[in-house]
Amino acid sequence: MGPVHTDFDTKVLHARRLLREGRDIPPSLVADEVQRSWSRSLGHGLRESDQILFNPVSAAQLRRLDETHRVLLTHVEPEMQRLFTALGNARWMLACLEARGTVIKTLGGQDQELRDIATVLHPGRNLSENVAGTSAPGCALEERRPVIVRGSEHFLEEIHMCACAAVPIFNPSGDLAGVLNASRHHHAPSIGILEPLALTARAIENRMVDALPDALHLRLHYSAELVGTPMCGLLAISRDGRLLGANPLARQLLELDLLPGIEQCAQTVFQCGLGPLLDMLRKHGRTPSPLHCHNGVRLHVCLAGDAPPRTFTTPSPRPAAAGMAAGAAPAARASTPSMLADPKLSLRIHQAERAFARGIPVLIGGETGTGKEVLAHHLHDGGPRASGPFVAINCSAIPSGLIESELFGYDDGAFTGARRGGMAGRFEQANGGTLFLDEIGDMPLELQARLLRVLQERTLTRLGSTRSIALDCSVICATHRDLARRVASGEFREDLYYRVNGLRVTLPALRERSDLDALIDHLLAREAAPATLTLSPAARDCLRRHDWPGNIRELQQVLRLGAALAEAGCIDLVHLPSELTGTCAIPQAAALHEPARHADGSSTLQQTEADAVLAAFLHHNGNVSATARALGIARATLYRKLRSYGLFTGPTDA
Ligand SMILES: Nc1ncnc2c1ncn2[C@@H]1O[C@H](COP(=O)(O)OP(=O)(O)OP(=O)(O)O)[C@@H](O)[C@H]1O
Repeated sequence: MGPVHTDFDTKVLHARRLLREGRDIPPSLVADEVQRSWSRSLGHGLRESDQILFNPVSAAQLRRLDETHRVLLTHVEPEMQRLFTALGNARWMLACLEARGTVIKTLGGQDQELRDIATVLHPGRNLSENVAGTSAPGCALEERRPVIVRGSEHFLEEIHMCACAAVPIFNPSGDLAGVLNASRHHHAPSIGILEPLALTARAIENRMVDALPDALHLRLHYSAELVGTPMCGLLAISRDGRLLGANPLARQLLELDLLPGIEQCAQTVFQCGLGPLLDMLRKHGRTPSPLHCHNGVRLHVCLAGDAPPRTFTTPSPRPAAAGMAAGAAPAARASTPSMLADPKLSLRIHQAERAFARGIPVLIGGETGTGKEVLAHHLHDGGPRASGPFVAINCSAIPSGLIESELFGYDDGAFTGARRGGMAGRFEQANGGTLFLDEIGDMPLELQARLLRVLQERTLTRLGSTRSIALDCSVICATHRDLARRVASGEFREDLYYRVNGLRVTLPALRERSDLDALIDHLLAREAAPATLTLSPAARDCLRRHDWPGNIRELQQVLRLGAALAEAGCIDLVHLPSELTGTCAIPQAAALHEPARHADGSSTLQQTEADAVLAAFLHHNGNVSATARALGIARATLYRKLRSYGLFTGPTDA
């Protein structure tokens, strides 16, 4: 690094001194995100003098990286190339890193002036914070937002010559797909790259959504003029009205994170329901039309491509008009194989299907994340009103003062702050389909009487209105509470309890299910699609042993993480969260090495070493640098050992 002569360098070096002395760093010295990243780097056991620029990556490792990230690269390469060309001779080196921090694509590394930068951004090198400390790509992956890191802001002295800007890339499910990074020498004038970099990341995200097959592609924005520009929201909807993917702007505009799960129904997102949405799209095609969304916001929406084919779910015919009534034969049932592999559960679900088809109310019980909403949707899909909307409302997630208007709707001027023109409540939105009342046990007592009346009379009156509206919808309720006990304690009306509890299905906790393996495979295939992924025997064993307090939702998150971190198409123990491996890796690792023990049970030297290495590795939460330091061996040696124990399949990062 050259001599320190700028105000910036003086401030950063002062801040580093304070960091070394364990003192507070005033925010005027370095940006908050850099300070947080420094703290994380220290937490990973890194030292400023650590070196990462050795240990070249083999051609085989590079090939494997290319294969594993082929799909992402198809979207990244053309946009990176476009940016590179646009930057002309501005001398930036561009790199794309996958979600775990490994460089998978670079451009500009042949430039003689950027030779040392190219060594840092070498394909195959891991620049995640736990390996390389503070760097723009590592920090952007952690913070999930654009970051600039210059000169001595980098934690490792070895990379102080770089000035880097990085922007995260999100996949259509809203998860991190990777990060796009631009680097040059720290002494070069100003950075001015963030905006083109962000635009390129957006273009990559948009490509990923547009590439989702067999989907209806929508464009949306507050402003009709911006619909169809690169600045608008993109949404892909499946034939049965589920959201297949969205770009970050659509997620933000539609506040998708407020909705439960990632498989929200299009009719939960748009107040009108899927049928009217398809009607509108067929009528207006690529001309933006206003639509109200679940959060009350009005967006302009249009088609990105051709009109939705007739094979997409058709507009909801009202059962009466379609000559269908409650009790008619169920429609073709959507297959949910993962739900039916447990024989006891499967029997109960078949009973629920038959009861629901005959208009008997089904009450679903079970801990959070056991799939109550998935089962409700499954019943709807096979029920008499399958062609109508499925509308879900979580009674515990809405402030008690708002539940009444949410459920029953209101008329123009019903109360201060009411939307002009009034609003249809969830009951009305579900007319012709199914209303799913989640966490019914949390419904305030005073509203229970009103709900009971609506269920019995099958009519409702909006708040502030005298007009009664006929209702024809199925209702499914769910709760994680013991409703009978709530009845006994006077917190739940007995008459309502009998009205909603025609047949009760209690979904077992994941730790009690006999079909855990089938469920793992099902979810893994879903997470990996369109690629395929396997689980190493050690990782599968670890998943079997875990207690799963969060049930299927937790399992799904763990597999999603595993899928993001997996190397060479296989999720191994090191790709699972330390909360899981911490409880099961040692017995599993010991099992892996069982043959190395003597017949009398005493350990061989090799086994003792393996146990010590694994114990240190787990103690340091899987942090390779810290483990290697604690053991007094090189990181490359540690990787070699971990690989020989079957605990690491990826390329060496350092
Ligand atoms: N049988 C299943 N097959 C595949 N995925 C499932 C299944 N059941 C649940 N899931 C997944 O698990 C997550 C939680 O499911 P769901 O929202 O239905 O649970 P829940 O019991 O309603 O949770 P909560 O009580 O917190 O509302 C969802 O992301 C869903 O996709």
